[in-house]
Order: sequence, then structure tokens, then C-alpha cells
Amino acid sequence: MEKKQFKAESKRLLDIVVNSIYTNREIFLRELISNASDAIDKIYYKTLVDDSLVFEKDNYYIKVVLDKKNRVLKIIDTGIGMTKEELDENLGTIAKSGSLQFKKENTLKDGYDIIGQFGVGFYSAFLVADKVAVITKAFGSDKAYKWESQGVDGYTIEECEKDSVGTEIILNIKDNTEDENFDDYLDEYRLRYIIKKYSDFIRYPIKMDMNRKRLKDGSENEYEDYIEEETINSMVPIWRKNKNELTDEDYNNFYFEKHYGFDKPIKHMHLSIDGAVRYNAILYIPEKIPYDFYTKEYEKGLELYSNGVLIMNKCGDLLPDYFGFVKGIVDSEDLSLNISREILQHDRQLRFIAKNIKNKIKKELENMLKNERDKYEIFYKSFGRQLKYGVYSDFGANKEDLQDLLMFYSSKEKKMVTLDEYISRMPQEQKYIYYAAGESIERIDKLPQTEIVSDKGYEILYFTDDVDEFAIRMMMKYKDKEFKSVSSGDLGIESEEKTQESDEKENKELFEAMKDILSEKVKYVKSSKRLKTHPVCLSNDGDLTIEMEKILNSMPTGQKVEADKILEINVNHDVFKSLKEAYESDKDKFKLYTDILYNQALLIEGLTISDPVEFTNNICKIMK
Ligand SMILES: Nc1ncnc2c1ncn2[C@@H]1O[C@H](COP(=O)(O)OP(=O)(O)OP(=O)(O)O)[C@@H](O)[C@H]1O
Repeated sequence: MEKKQFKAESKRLLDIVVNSIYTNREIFLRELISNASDAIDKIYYKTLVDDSLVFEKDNYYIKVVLDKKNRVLKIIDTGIGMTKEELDENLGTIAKSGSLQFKKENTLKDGYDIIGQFGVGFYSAFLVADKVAVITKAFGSDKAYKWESQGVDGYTIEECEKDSVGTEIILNIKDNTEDENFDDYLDEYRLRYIIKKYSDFIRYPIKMDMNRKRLKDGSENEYEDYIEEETINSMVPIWRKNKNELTDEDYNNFYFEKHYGFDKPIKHMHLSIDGAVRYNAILYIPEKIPYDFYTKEYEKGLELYSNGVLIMNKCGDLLPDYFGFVKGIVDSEDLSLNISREILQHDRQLRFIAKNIKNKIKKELENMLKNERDKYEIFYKSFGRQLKYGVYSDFGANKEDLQDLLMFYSSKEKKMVTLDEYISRMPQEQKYIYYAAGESIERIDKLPQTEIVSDKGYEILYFTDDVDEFAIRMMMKYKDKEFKSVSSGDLGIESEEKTQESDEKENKELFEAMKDILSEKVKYVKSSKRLKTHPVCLSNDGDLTIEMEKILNSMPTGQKVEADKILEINVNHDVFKSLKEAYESDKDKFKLYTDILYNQALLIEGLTISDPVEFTNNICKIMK
């Protein structure tokens, strides 16, 4: 028998295929099964154009057969087979794709696209096998042929016996090496896992004989081995099914099967897009935060399929970070795949799909906020923080997309409200959107700085997440209204302005004396226009608020920052009278009061006191 050489370039190419195109050996099975599926599709197309032929679906399948003892793995199909010439052309010339040619010669029906296109997939068999044989009988032919090769040194073709039309790929699995356990590819459970992983949605059944145990007839404790043929793949992907045929339960089951989460998804979306780029997708918004969501280990992304074959487990490019909680799959026939079937890095179609998906998720969330408020609040509790990160990151590039999805706790409504709801309730003269930042709702409720704003009847939004203040700084405004912290120097509340000016003049020297005592700790001391019942509070001058100072300083790598603090005194408070008397008659007492008041203001803000012992000693002094 004549041994043929692969064409010269082919030799090099074969080496490239085996050693560098595929990063993962297990994909050989995906490639061979895809070829088998293509071969059956080709028969199917023939029956479409030839009225004398009928396509009996039951006769078409792929079977994976294992012979552990002889280290042989077979992939058998009942597809179109190959003639001698086709064997020579398709398997003798690397990078020659009979499938691509078939595609060019036939107009294919939507959704039934042939997978092969590069003409290299077959050779991935050499990733796991040291010898590959192909026994095939072409449709319409009465002769069968055997192609055989041990890799780069060439191949042989000879006539052989085969009863039915179709192809058998016979792999002699390599012996184990130090780094590689090839026995994996002779393990039925491992093979079943690989088939499920990559080829679950191949249209034709992929069968395999599975060894099982069962109780012997009539026995209660004696077992016997038996073999059962199992169809391993699900075949019809749920995303190709008609939405009307599917129930919530079907979608939820798919979510569990795919291990997207242990919770029940709060929403699912089923998209069938038939535009410039065609794709199907099933997306889920989970209810609960995955345990690792806010860690570095969490990897966002959607499963990506091309024609029902898995391309990527987690395609991160399909989701913006702020929607990183979304789970699901995308299947498209229109992707430009590279030769190893990993997506091209800057794929135009992929970017198109990603943009489309982003808009769909946004719309879905908007609808949920509008029509299913309770559900949205559950969602927001889990992932609201992520949306706020989204507003903050990328220098605010996405704020327009996200601002209407934000919610904050309202001092007036005692529940979560949107910015739009806040604005719509604002009295005419109110200039700003007021907010107060703090650790918790209870704590902010008690903040002295909120008094005057609340008294004016204005609503205050409570910022309890680290990211809140940073996010709205990035937004700056919402519908032309600026945000204003209740602790900021100027509150923009006019009626108080005049009295404060006269108080300021009257007590100028006293305030300066206090500033001298406190020195660098405060920028200056002034009479407060925001306090009513409390004697003191801190406010800030400039962009960095006290809450932001706390957050930035608590970050492990952050450098220490300090907000410019102003000590505000309530001149109408009884304590102020005592302070004034002390200023006029007893300088030591004045210093004591100043220190105590300053430290009290720190405590109210949740800041630490530099010398707690001195503080308690000071309190004891005034109690004597
Ligand atoms: N099981 C099979 N039955 C019939 N023809 C086959 C079979 N396997 C491979 N072929 C033929 O051999 C050709 C080369 O296969 P190969 O897997 O190398 O490339 P491909 O499937 O065309 O492209 P890709 O590299 O994208 O998978 C196929 O195009 C097809 O014509």
C-alpha cells in the first residue's frame, strides 16, 4: 500500500495544530463531534433538495465507543461519509475544509449552520492519539475506505469493508506521560463530562454505553453489572426554543443545571435577535449576591456558543462590570471565530452583541423598577452597590446609563426612593439635593447636621454605602440639581444667613481663641446655622468630606487624607453661655470646654479621639 505524504506546508501545519493552536487537549472531542454533526447535517441538506430522499431522524446519531483495554476511543457517525477522493483532499490537506466548500455550494437554512470552516479541527485528534484511523463510506457509494496516519510522517488510504454509510474515527490513545494523564480520555465519566461541556447542544443524539450496576433479580444485596446506552447531550438548546413553550420553571431549571447560582433568579430574559448580528441569549438577574461577588476571584461573563458549540465558558467582554452579576448564555452564528474557536479579541460582532445586551439589561431593570418595585428593591439590596460603582468608575462614563436606576433611603419617606422621585417632590425654593453620609440609617438619623435641613421640610437622602458619595461626586448633578452634603460649609438655605452673620461678628474673638486652642485640628470655628438642639458639630470645607476621609483612610493601600474641618457652635445652646462666661473669666475652663466640645463633635461623626484618657479626665473635671 502506498504511503502518501502530507503536503509540505501541511507537515508544518500539523505540528502547529498539535502543539500550538489548541491550548486544551480535551477539545479534540468537541472537534470530532462537530465534524460528525456537520456530516449528518450534509445528509439533511441533501434530503431538502432531493424529493426522492427522506430524512428519518431516528437513523442519525453520533456514538462514542470506548475500549479501555486496547486504549481505543471511537467516534462513529451516520453522516454523509467521504469518498476516496474526499478523504485524500479533506484529510490529506490540512486547512482544506470540505465543510466550508459545502457551505459555499449550498444555501443553508437559518439556525442550521455547519460548524467546520478552517479545515484543521480533525487534526486535534493527534493531541490525544498517536494513531488515527478513519473508516468511511460515502452516501451513494458502495465502497468504503480506510485512512490511517500516525501524524507528521504521512497517511495511507486503502479500501475496506463497511456496511452502512457514515464515518468511524478510531483513536489510539497515547500512553500516560509524566505531565499528562491520557487515561482521562478512556474514562467514561470524564468523556461524558467533556461531551456535556462542549457539545450539549449538538442537534443529533450523542450516545455512549455506560457501565452501571443494579440489584440482581430477586436479590436484596447482590448487584450485577450491565451496560446501558445513554444519550448524553440535551440536543435542543433552551434558547432556541420558542418562548411561548417555556415556563418559568424551565428557565429556573436551566439556571440550576448550569450552576449559575443556588438562589432562584429574580428575572430572566430570553432574547432572539435577528438584526445585523443574529444571536439568541438567555440572561438571568440573580436574587442573591454570589458569595465571592465582591472579591477579586469573581469572574464576570456569559457562556458563549457558536452554533450550539461552546466557545468560551465566561466571556467577560459581553458584560460591563456594573452588570457583572448577570448570568447566562449567548449563542450566535455570526461570530468571527479564530482557528482555535476562541473568539477574536476585538470582534466587531461581539462588541455589537455586548452593547445590545447592556441595553436590554438596562431596560429590564428600568421596567422592574417601574412595574415591580418590591422585586427591584430586593435586587437593589443585592446589587445596588455595583450600580453605584458603575456610576463612579471609568470617570463617570456610564452615569447617564445608570443614574435612573439608583435608589437611596429617604429621611421623609422612610424607604428607598429614586432620584427622580426626590426631584419631583422638591419644593420650588429648594436648590439642592441634600444628602447625609454615615454608617447606618440609625446613625444618620441622629446626626446634628441634618437638623436645619429637616426643619426646612427638605428631604435628605441617606448615604450608607462607601461608594455613595464618590458616585454622586462623579454625577455632580441630577436633572440640573446639584448634590449637597448636610455637612458642607454652605447649605444654600437663605433665611439663616443674616442671624449667622451677626453671631459671627459678635463672637469673632471667642471663635479665634478656640481655633488657637485647637490649632491645626480645625480650619476655623464658626457659629452654626444648621444646629438646633445640639451644641456642636463638624462640617467640612472643600471637596473632601469627613465621610470620604473615613473611607479613604480605611483602605489598606490608601494614603492618609484629611478633610478640612470646621467646628460649628450652636450659639443658642445653653452650653454656649457657659463657654462664653468661661472665656471672659476663666481661661483654663475655656480651654477645657473647647477640648470637650471638639471631641464630642468627633464622636458624633464616628471619628476617633486622639487621646480618650484625656477626654474622660476632662469630663470628670467638670463633674466635680
Ligand atoms: N466525520 C466526518 N464525516 C464526513 N466528513 C468529515 C468528517 N470529519 C471530517 N470530514 C471532512 O474533513 C474536512 C476537514 O475536517 P476538519 O475538522 O479538519 O475541518 P473543518 O471541520 O472543515 O473545519 P474546522 O477546522 O473549523 O473544524 C471537513 O471539512 C469535512 O469535509
